[in-house]
Amino acid sequence: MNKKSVRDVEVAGKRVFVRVDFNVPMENGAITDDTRIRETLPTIKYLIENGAKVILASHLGRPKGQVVESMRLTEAGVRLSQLLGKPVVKTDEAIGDSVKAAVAALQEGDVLLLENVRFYEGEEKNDPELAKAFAELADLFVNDAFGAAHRAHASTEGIAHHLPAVAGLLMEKELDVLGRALLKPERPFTAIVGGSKVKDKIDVINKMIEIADNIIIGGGLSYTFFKAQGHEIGQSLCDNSKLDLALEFIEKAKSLGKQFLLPVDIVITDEFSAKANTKIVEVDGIPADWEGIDIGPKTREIYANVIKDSKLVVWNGPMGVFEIEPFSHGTRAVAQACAETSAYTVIGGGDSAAAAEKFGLADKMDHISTGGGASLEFMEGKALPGVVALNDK
Ligand SMILES: Nc1ncnc2c1ncn2[C@@H]1O[C@H](COP(=O)(O)OP(=O)(O)O)[C@@H](O)[C@H]1O
Ligand SMILES: O=C(OP(=O)(O)O)[C@H](O)COP(=O)(O)O
Repeated sequence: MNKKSVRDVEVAGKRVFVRVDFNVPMENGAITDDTRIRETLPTIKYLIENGAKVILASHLGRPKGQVVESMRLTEAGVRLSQLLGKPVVKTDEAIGDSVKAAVAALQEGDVLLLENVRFYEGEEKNDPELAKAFAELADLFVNDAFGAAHRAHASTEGIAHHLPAVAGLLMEKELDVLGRALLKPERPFTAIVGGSKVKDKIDVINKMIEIADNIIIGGGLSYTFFKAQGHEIGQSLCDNSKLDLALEFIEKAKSLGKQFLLPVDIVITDEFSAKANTKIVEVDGIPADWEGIDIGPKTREIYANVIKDSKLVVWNGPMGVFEIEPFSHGTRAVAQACAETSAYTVIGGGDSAAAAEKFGLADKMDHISTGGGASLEFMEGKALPGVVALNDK
C-alpha cells in the first residue's frame, strides 16, 4: 500500500478521529452481526495501547441528514465496550459543544463514540464546513472504514484535507489483500460473479475477463446471457438493455483465451417460494411461465472443479436465491468448494459473505471483505475517494 498507515505516525497523546464503518445490520434495535465492529478492534486497541485519545465516527443506515432514533449508534457503543472490556463514552451528537466537551475530557487511552454522522446533511454532501468541524476535534485522522471508502463524504474524504490522514489497520488489510489478489494474482485465477443485477456487475465482469483466467457466472445475471444467446428464459430475471453487451463479453473472453463459464443446467420454479414446484432443466428447457432460480447439479460440479484447480478465487454474488432453502444448493456448493480448495479465497462482501456465514463456512475463507460496494468498486479498478485522500508514504 502506498498510503501511510496508523503505524507510520506518532499517536501518543494525540486526539485521533477514527472513521469506522459500524453500519451493522440491526433488527428490532439489536445488532444481528457485529463483524464490522470486531474487525475494527485491532486499530482501536492499537490506538489505546499507544496512548491516543480515540474519537470514533461512523454512519448507520441512510437517515438522509435527519435524526432517526432507530439509527443511533448507541447499541454499537455498547457492543464495542463489551468487546474492548472498557467504557466507551457515546455522545448524542457528532459535532457541537457537547462533543467538544467530551473530547476535552478524554485521557490517553480513552474511547469516545460520536453519534451517526449521517444525521447531518453535510456528511453525504461532503460539506467543507462539516469536514472542518470534524477536523477541529482532532490532531490526526485515521480512516478504517473500508466499507465506506467508495463514498466521498465529509467524515471519509473531506476531513482528510484538514488533518494528517492515514489508513487504519483494517483498511490496510483490505487494500493489501484485495490489491495483492488483483495486481499480482496467483494463477489459475477464478472470478465468480453472481447475484441479481447485471447492471451492478458489468464493470466487474468486464475487468475480470481482463485479469482472471476463469470467469464463472451464476445467479440471476446468467439469464441475460442465455437470452442473448437466443434461449427462452421464461420469467427469469433479465436486463434487456444489456443483451448486446452480454454477447460482447462472451466474445471478449474467447478472444483473450479466457474460460467464460455459464450454467449448463438450472433449477427452475413456478413460484418464488419455498413450497413451489421445482425442476432441473438444461439451459434451453425453461418453460415460458417458469423462472430460473439456482444453478443445477451438473453446473455445481463443474464450478466446484474449477474452484478446486485454482490458486486464487474471488467471489462476488450468490449463485441463486440462497435465502430460500430449496434454491440455496448452488450457492452452498460454491461456498463449500471455496472452503475446501487450497486456493486463496476472497469474498467480496455483501450477500456472498452473508451466504458463507449462513452455511457456517465463513471461517474457512481466507478473506471476507467488510465492504460490499467498496470491494466491488475496488475490483472494478476504480479509485476509492476515502483512500485517495490519505497521505502518501
Ligand atoms: N436466479 C435468481 N433469480 C432471482 N434472484 C436471484 C437469483 N440468483 C440470485 N438472486 C438474488 O440476488 C441477490 C444478491 O444479488 P446482488 O446484490 O447482486 O449480490 P451481492 O450483494 O453479493 O453483490 C440475492 O438476494 C439472491 O437472492
Ligand atoms: O454497508 C455498506 O455498504 P455495502 O452494503 O455495499 O457493504 C457501507 O456501510 C456503505 O453504506 P452506504 O451504501 O449506505 O453508503
